[in-house]
Amino acid sequence: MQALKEYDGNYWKSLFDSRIGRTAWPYGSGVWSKKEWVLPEIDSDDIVSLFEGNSNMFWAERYGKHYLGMNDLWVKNCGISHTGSFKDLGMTVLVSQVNRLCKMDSRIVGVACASTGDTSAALSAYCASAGIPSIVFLPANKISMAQLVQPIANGAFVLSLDTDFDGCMQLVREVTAELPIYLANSLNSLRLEGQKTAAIEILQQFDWEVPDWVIVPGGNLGNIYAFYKGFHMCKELGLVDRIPRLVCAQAANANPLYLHFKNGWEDFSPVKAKTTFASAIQIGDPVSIDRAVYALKNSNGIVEEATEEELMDAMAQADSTGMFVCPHTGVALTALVKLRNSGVIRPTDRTVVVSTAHGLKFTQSKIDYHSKVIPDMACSLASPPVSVKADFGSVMDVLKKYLESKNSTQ
Ligand SMILES: Cc1ncc(COP(=O)(O)O)c(C=O)c1O
Ligand SMILES: N[C@@H](CCOP(=O)(O)O)C(=O)O
Repeated sequence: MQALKEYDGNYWKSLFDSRIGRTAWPYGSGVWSKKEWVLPEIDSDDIVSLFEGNSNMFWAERYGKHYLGMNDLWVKNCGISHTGSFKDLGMTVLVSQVNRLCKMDSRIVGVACASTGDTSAALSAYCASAGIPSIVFLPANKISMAQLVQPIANGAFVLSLDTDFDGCMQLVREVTAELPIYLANSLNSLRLEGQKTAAIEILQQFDWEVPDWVIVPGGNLGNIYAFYKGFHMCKELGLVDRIPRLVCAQAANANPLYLHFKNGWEDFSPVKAKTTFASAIQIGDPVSIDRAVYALKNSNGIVEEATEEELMDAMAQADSTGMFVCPHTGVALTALVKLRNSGVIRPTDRTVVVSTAHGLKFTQSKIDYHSKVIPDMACSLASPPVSVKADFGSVMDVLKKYLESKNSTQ
């Protein structure tokens, strides 16, 4: 920070702004366009980048107005990325550093992570791109098919383990302590250095105006800290004069941070995470708990939770206004709905919901919802396809009925 402070806020803003939309290596990446703040000493030739970052900020106009009476609601689409989640932002930094170490003749024989699906997808893609072996520890039958096929296709060594994510995390920590395998989970701060650029990008996309709220779904809890760090650096280095209030949103079935918050931050206890449609945050013993608490305390932050029905309905509502979000974004949207209903978030507050993965990775949850096959869930926004005989009369009949029902609800 001392070295960065030699330049003022306006210098950094102009430098970062001048790199948007450029192809000059490696600055076309949203992460590496902030190289001086991320990993300044790395040689650009050692960087392994898939042009991550620079994800769009979607003005959720219809969703905001229709469901929440809000006009200044935004969704930061971090899932529109090479491997379909925000994990690319951190993985480019970690794998670049490993690449550099390998060239320096380090003893590293591979890179490993435990994963609920997205970290493993990012790790295997970046490693495959650099020719570095990757090993992924996955909880058997607890991640989506789309996520599972990513490391398989990218040639990672895939271990499917009869445990949950927390069990995989424990094992990978033990194994990497014994073997010269580099640990790629977010307890490695290189990951957070990349992930924090999403916060800087949000400010940049608002022409360096600070939003009132940023809502982030949390599991292993590296990302909520990364957002805090990005915002905090911008304030410390004079790019902005305040930081947004942060909200961390958890699934009620995997809510150790929420319970800790409700308990006045007294005595943290891990939980046994139960099955949730937001499977990438099915985590009971988050490795970055201390960092997350620090981030929330220093941003006047809040923790909220979402039941399965709430998160699935929120996802369906968002989709019905043109988005195609993942269930984790449904968790974050539920937090927004609750905080709006209780008046904590006001109708005019500029609010950003962080969408962490692409909805296409979680299509089975949408299929189950729209087929109304989820036990004990009304699936009230289900919109299943209508089977109809392929003749003119039958098609006209169903269409007339559909148009009449539309008229009566308008
Ligand atoms: C799609 C998605 N959303 C949210 C999260 C939560 O991020 P973090 O583990 O950094 O809290 C994860 C991973 O845990 C994820 O894969
Ligand atoms: N959701 C994550 C869980 C582990 O994440 P990490 O960021 O702590 O490495 C995943 O996709 O695996």
